[in-house]
Amino acid sequence: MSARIIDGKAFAATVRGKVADHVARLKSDHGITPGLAVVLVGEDPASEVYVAAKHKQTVEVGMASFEHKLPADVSEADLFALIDQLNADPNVHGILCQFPVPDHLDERAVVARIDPAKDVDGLSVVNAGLLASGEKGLVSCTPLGCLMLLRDQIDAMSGLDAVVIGRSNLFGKPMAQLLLQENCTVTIAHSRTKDLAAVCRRADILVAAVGRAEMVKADWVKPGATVIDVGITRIPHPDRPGATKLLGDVDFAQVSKVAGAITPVPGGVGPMTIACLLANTLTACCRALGVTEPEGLTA
Ligand SMILES: Nc1nc(=O)c2c([nH]1)NC[C@@H]1CN(c3ccc(C(=O)N[C@@H](CCC(=O)O)C(=O)O)cc3)C=[N+]21
Repeated sequence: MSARIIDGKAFAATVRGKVADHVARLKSDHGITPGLAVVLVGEDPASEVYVAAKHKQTVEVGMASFEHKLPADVSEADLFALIDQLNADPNVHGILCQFPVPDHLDERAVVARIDPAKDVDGLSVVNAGLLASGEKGLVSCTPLGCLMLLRDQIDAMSGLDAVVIGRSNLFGKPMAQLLLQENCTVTIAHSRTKDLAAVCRRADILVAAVGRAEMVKADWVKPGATVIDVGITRIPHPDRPGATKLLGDVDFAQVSKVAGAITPVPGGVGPMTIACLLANTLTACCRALGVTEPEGLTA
């Protein structure tokens, strides 16, 4: 048997379409254009590519995109001054500082400086706490994207066993909270978990976010399970010199023979991350205006 391939690229396009419809309505009914500010510190080539993709898609859905590139040696004070200015700017509804930032800057302090109402990455202590308490906040984009894919794939998540491999604040913890909210029985596994393969084999929903290429093998997966691969490891292309190739945390060739459904890499979770960033910016804008927020784009 072979698994259904979950087309995250196509799903992300439908999410962006919904966002674009609501953006058009905000413009016509309220004269407001939602705005996203992206701050990039330094010149990491991978980050430049992501930030360019974010800019392009922000403009495509009709939002305003504000890019701020700062030198790698920018002081914390100067970075904070920019964030303060964006916090105060009524045309900016979402703020994202691309990670990683150079070592002399503290990511947690950067996130803490962003107004929680504009924290479209959902990384602030306030938004993490709101999610953990089951209250309305902004949810980290990648877990939100995975939730949307899972809701689309699975009619009834209630009561299913879900295993999340990875416990980061950016992904593993919020993903676990979202699955719990869907009434799954949730296990957060990580590098110290005993007999990881056996733990994973219990999962009806297996979400891999460890950052180790192709670690999840076929005998870790319950036949018929839904497998979500959050890993992105870039390696030199085996056949094409100079080119690169992306690998997930799941050994796709093996696992796709056992799973019921699986996300590919690329074309799975990755495109959903940016779509959800746009969805979060729209949500933040609607809340700032006090107008009804769109359905199906939030947790
Ligand atoms: N503050 C912050 N928030 C983030 O959300 C954030 C960040 N920093 N730093 C870097 C990571 C990485 N990330 C991705 C976004 C899109 C794809 C994506 O679209 N991937 C495509 C194509 C990838 C390609 O071909 O290069 C795919 O998987 O199909 C992947 C990864 C967001 N991140």
